[in-house]
Amino acid sequence: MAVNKVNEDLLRERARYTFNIEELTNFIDGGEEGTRNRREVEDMVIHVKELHDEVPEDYLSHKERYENAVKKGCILIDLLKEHVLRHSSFDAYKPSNMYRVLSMAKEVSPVLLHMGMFVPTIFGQASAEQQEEWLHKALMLEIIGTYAQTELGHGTFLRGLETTATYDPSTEEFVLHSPTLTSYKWWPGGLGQTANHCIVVAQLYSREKCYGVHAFLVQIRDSETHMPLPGIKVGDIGPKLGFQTANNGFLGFDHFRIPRKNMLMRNAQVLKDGRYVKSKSDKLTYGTMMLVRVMIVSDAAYELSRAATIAARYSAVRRQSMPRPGQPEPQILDYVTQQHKVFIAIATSHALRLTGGWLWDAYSSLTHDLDQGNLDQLPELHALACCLKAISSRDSNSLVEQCRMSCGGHGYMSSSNFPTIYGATAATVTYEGEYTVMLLQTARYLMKAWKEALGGIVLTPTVAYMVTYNKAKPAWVNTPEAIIQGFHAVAVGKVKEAADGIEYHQNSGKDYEDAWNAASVMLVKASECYCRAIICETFWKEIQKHSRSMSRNLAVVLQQLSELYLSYWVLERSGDFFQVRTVPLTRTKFEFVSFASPKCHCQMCTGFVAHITSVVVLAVQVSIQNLTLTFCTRKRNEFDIGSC
Ligand SMILES: CC/C=C\C/C=C\C/C=C\C/C=C\C/C=C\CCCC(=O)SCCNC(=O)CCNC(=O)[C@H](O)C(C)(C)COP(=O)(O)OP(=O)(O)OC[C@H]1O[C@@H](n2cnc3c(N)ncnc32)[C@H](O)[C@@H]1OP(=O)(O)O
Ligand SMILES: Cc1cc2nc3c(=O)[nH]c(=O)nc-3n(C[C@H](O)[C@H](O)[C@H](O)COP(=O)(O)OP(=O)(O)OC[C@H]3O[C@@H](n4cnc5c(N)ncnc54)[C@H](O)[C@@H]3O)c2cc1C
Repeated sequence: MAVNKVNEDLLRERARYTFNIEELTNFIDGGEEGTRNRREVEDMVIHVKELHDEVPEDYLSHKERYENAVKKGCILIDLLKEHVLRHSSFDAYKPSNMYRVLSMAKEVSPVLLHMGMFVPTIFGQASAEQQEEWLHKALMLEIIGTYAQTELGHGTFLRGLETTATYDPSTEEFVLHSPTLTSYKWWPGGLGQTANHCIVVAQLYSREKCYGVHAFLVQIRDSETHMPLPGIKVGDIGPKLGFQTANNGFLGFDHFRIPRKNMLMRNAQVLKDGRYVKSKSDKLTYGTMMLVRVMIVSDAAYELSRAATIAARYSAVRRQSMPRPGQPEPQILDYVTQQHKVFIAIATSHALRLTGGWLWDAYSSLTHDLDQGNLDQLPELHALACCLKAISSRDSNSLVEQCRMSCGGHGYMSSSNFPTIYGATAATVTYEGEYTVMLLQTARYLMKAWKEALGGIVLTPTVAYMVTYNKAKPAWVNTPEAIIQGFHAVAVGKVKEAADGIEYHQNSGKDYEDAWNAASVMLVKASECYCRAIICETFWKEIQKHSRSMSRNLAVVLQQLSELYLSYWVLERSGDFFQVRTVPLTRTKFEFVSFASPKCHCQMCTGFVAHITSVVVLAVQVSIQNLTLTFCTRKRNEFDIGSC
């Protein structure tokens, strides 16, 4: 029987890495314990034969694919539970842990929403008594839930949701009702056939007054027969671009009654007599969305690292064309155009992973503050979660597609796994807050920050440079720190441009809403630039911080990887950089001028092209089959790729 022989090119490339593979493995896993955890789970998974498909899933019927996904989901959840119970330190909700386990099956799990939103909502929005009643059942999958917020008619505009929950004091119940077709819940994962409970987000009415959207825990299917309960209409919404086994469904209520105690009451409450007790902040109802947005940054990085691995490995083994007659066909990785496609994907997977970890730490700190009743950091974290979720998911999805294209026809095969990864990452650009809407949310925060900056008010950390910027004259040398300052200058410039745009439209007679809409393209751009500055700065600082405790060989490669990222994005946004003055920003006189003058002294402009072509690049490969983490380093002129 033919033994799978590893490709010679791959073996040769793998023999050339220049640093300790295990050291980088630990760095990526967040430490030696993270690597041990991951390998232990992978070891468990790789030996479960039921997780390996006999028939490609694309050849299965929708029903067979769903049943296959349920089977795998149950196996993986059991493995996760067993591992969590054995390792109390394994935080299933630390970015990528839970998702990474569930995504070891190729199909999106029909219980992803249970783990990813239903359980976290109980954690975050149920009272202590309610957690006592429901949390263990949910963690042990004795109840299977989803998060039913979006409706046929509204996904973004939460205040426009139509499902009602009207309190009846005579029976101490809420009556859930779908008054219109557009009020039907539409999209929740697992709702089609899997979930028997869900978190329902509905407009709360008591004593004929509406108190806005609140969350309720609702049983929708019989625990024994799994049939929909009376007054419940539920089913599958049908085929989609991807996520075919996420089991997205619809849900309608016909005057469906639930006990008062099923309103999640950690923040706001309705008393037995119908009196409403207000939450410290209405925004706390939105808590689960913030958590998922924070997780998406790390999960987008993880999905991108998978795509980059496939593309890097393929680029090492694929030989094509003959630039020199009579010579062997070169590996396509030797083409600089191929490097330009693949290496930024590798760099971005690291940038987003480190930024996702930084955001997770900020979120964890906020959660602690919220428990102490301190909401001060909530607005900034909301703004950060919005723009980082938007940009990370969009970058990840775009670069997954770029990786696919870099593999030619074979990238178009289902067996390449690119279609599955593309489908998963494409969804993240829309769900949990649509791309544009999220950037506009951040813009809302930036406009307030700009007004405070003009008033000299000290701002929160990620926008502090708006006030201090004009003291720190840009160095304008070709260094990473100067590039980061340049991104700050661009962000401030775009924020000011958008604020001036709103003011211009107001002065021309528009009210604020119309002026906001007229300037909204500039507002989105300002958020993008603010977010890009955060990713660049965080990536660079995280590498500097960790480099001090790692071997020099690894530190060098990671530092150059972060420099590649900075250089790439300056070149991508060179127009914005050309506009930025080399003199200190003055709030009243900030203006964009062109660097059209031939004698531009900015060393950045001339330095970049040289820089980006002389970079050593790191390709990271996580291969579950081999249970190893191997890496590739490549020097431009050596055209050698380390283990990959
Ligand atoms: C590649 C990886 C693949 C998979 C892994 C993915 C994830 C990780 C793992 C598990 C996750 C689980 C499952 C994944 C699969 C599918 C999940 C999908 C689930 C969903 O999509 S659930 C539905 C999500 N829906 C939304 O996100 C709705 C978006 N809309 C909104 O958030 C709001 O409507 C709005 C913010 C856009 C606008 O709100 P509004 O118009 O009502 O109000 P304002 O704009 O006036 O804002 C009011 C005020 O409140 C502040 N605010 C708003 N939102 C928040 C918040 N979340 N937190 C804090 N503060 C908030 C806002 O800033 C305003 O404040 P201000 O002071 O008045 O300015
Ligand atoms: C794969 C997948 C899984 C999902 N899972 C769930 C789930 O489990 N639970 C759940 O509740 N939901 C889920 N959703 C729904 C998802 O949260 C919504 O689709 C998302 O919030 C976007 O809302 P929408 O579809 O109504 O789009 P819309 O908000 O209608 O957006 C359509 C267009 O209008 C634009 N737009 C909207 N509002 C504004 C504005 N104020 N300013 C400028 N432009 C605007 C948007 O930018 C976009 O271009 C899922 C969606 C997908 C795709």
